[in-house]
Amino acid sequence: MSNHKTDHAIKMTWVPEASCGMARAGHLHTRHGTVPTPTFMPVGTVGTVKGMTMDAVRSTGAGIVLGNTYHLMLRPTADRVQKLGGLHRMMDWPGPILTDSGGFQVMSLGALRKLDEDGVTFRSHIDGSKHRLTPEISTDIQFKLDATITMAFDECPALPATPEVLRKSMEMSMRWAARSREAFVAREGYGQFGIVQGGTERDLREYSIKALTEIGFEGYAIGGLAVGEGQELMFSTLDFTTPMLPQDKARYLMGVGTPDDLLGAVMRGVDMFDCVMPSRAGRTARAYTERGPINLRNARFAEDTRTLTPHDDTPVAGRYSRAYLHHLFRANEMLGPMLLTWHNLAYYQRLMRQIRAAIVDGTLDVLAVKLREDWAKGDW
Ligand SMILES: CCNc1nc2cc3[nH]c(NC)nc3cc2c(=O)[nH]1
Repeated sequence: MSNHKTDHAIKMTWVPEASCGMARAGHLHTRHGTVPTPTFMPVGTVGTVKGMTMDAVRSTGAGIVLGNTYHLMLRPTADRVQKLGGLHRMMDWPGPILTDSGGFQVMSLGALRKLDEDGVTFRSHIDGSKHRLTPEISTDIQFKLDATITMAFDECPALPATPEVLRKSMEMSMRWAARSREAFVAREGYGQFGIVQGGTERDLREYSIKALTEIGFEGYAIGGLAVGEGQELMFSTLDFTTPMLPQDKARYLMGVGTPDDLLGAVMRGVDMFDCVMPSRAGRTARAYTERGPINLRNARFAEDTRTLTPHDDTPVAGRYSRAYLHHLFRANEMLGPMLLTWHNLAYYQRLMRQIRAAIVDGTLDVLAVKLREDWAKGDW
């Protein structure tokens, strides 16, 4: 069923540029700018990418950032963000912002909650106050935040789960997707993404995609993964899911992942990613490098004068030694997490640029072998 409110608006579009096997390179055109895909979205949970100014985020090459509805509705509240001119103005980020719809965080934060057909009731982890999320409330909150991309309100079932549990949850999420679409206010260059559910079951994923494409969204997220199923099962699910998705719309794999996850998922037709890993790792002394992750608190770095990467395309990469970062973390200095978050996000963006360039010149398979070899080598 098409939704009259979305027919006339000039929608957000994803335009393909090149492909290499199942991998695609393209551009996502939005009200707040155009983003090359594949793209990695830094997570800006409560209106900030922790430890980073938005200029620093921009300097890494990030094009689009993610905000969390659950956190922002609790503090500073959607009404206040709206009064402050929306997320873009409040956090001084003119580029596109994708906001999630809150359900996943309510479930994953384990907040005391009651789930029913209409939505979810939960208590705030901040002050215990009672709150409600439904497809309509979530969509309205994301409107007040002025999200460039609004996510449908869904339920992400924990894995492992029986096919019966997965089917019931997916069918409810499809009903919620229709209600989310009905509540969405179409504006030029804004978009809403449906979320495919169905766990690792091919027939359920097929049913979910059919339901969502009948409703019609500007993009499609693959939900229900990266919830403990492991990389092999995630990849095998992608192998049969992405080919069933519309070719001319962006695909967003939620909550993924390690550099190796990103490479494998791009090669299976995914265009967009978000993950807390690079920023959370930056706060816990874990550095992502071309030779795999290293823990900078380790004593072996105490006098290691090398930088973290041979690239010198960020103020961090070419300037600070491992020894200095080791010292900052041992001293619990705030500059440690700041510099390492900057480094990790820059590493993820550099990796996505490398992958994208290889798709454009048809050499992604060669790059994949090289990356995996280097990651396996370990620190040089
Ligand atoms: C937009 C909110 N809905 C929604 N978020 C998600 C976030 C995830 N994050 C991870 N691993 C870190 N898996 C996810 C699945 C979903 C999912 O199925 N749905």
